Amino acid sequence: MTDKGNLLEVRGLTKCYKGDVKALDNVSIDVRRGEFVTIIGASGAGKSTLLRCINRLIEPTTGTVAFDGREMTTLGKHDLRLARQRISMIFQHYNLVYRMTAIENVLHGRLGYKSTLAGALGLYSEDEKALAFKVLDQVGLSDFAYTRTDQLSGGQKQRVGIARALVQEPLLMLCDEPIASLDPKSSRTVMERLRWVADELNIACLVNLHQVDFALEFSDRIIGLAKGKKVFEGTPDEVNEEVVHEVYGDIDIEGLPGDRMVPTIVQADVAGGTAGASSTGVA
Ligand SMILES: Nc1ncnc2c1ncn2[C@@H]1O[C@H](COP(=O)(O)OP(=O)(O)OP(=O)(O)O)[C@@H](O)[C@H]1O
Repeated sequence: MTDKGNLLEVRGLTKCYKGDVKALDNVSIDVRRGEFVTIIGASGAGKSTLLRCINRLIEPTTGTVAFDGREMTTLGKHDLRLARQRISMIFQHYNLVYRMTAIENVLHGRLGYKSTLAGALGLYSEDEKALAFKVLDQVGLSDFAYTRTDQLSGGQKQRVGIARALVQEPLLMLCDEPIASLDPKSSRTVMERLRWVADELNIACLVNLHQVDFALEFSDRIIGLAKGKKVFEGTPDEVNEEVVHEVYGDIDIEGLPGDRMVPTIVQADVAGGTAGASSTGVA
């Protein structure tokens, strides 16, 4: 464990993309074990870049990322693969293999533990299969184990995504806009599951969100990014209109897609439209 009981310690993280875009500028954050932390910020603030620099899907330009006592930025290929076993990820558009069933998609979460050959042949142990059924049950989808995922609603697809993340037995789940493509009812179901993951399984969740009202309701702590810089860090109680304006800058919040305003700042679908949303509203 790192200092202060932190699971994750990010220090001075900076990411410059080609073309001189400074997507992250000297960002430092901590996440404790089992903590639920959301990152809010306008489109382009650097939220996705921050998440992806933590597991090095994107290589940071400078800065350090200590995860579970290990420095991520200097790990070689083999050790990075081991470290990534304990960091799972869920995505706005689910990243499922739609011609496969829910349980097959969940088992894909074990691929990071397997040799390339065992993975390619789909060789999973009985323990792994039992775990896959258990986590599918934990997200309320045991009745859909053998359903092709293209037959599921948006909320159900995202819950398969959560189950696939859980089967990794992670310490940290990185959630990149997990509800941006969902209707409000499905969004709530997904957020409740994620909060349950943090509370009951002691898995830390670091969640990028556009929906500030959900961030206020579900988070232990909120981090605000604006133009790549951390401009706020505090509890939901500490978020006021001044903070929101600092995070969202000069953006006319009333004019944002979703058209909802502080303090019920819901910016549903700012980033992603409603592709994949459940038309029935059933999660
Ligand atoms: N591969 C890339 N090459 C160049 N610039 C990039 C690249 N990826 C992101 N950017 C830029 O970096 C900045 C931060 O992008 P990022 O996607 O991290 O923001 P975000 O807060 O997640 O936005 P959104 O909410 O719209 O997903 C933006 O200016 C974006 O245009």
